[in-house]
Amino acid sequence: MSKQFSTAEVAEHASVEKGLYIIIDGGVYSMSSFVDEHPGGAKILKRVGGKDASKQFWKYHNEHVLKKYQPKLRIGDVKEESKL
Ligand code: HEM
Repeated sequence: MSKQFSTAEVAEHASVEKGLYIIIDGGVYSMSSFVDEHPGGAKILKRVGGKDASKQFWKYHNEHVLKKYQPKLRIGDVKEESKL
C-alpha cells in the first residue's frame, strides 16, 4: 500500500525546502526535484505548493504527462477520510 497523507500534512509541504507537495486526483506528488525542469516554469508550481492542483494540472497537460512522471514524483495518496 502506498503512503497515505492527510490534506493537512500535504499543506505543511508548501515550499521547495519542505518538499513542495501537490495533489493531483488524490495522488500526492513531491515536486522539489522537478521545479527547475518543469517546462511550464517553477513559479506556477510553487504557487500551488501544499494544495490540490488537479484543476490546474488538467488545464495544461494530458494523461501521458502524469503517467510518465508518476514513478519519479508520486510519493503516495491522500487518505480517504481527508478527501471528504
Ligand atoms: C506532476 C505534476 C506536473 C508535471 C509532471 C508537469 C509536467 C509538464 C510538462 C512535461 C510540460 C510540457 C508540456 C507537455 O508535455 O504537455 C508542462 C507544461 C506546463 N505545465 Fe506542468 N507539470 C506538472 C504540474 C503542473 C501544475 C500543477 C501546473 C499549474 C499550476 C502546471 C503548469 C504548466 C504550464 C502552464 C505548462 C506550459 C503549457 C504550455 O506551454 O502550453 N504544471 N508541465
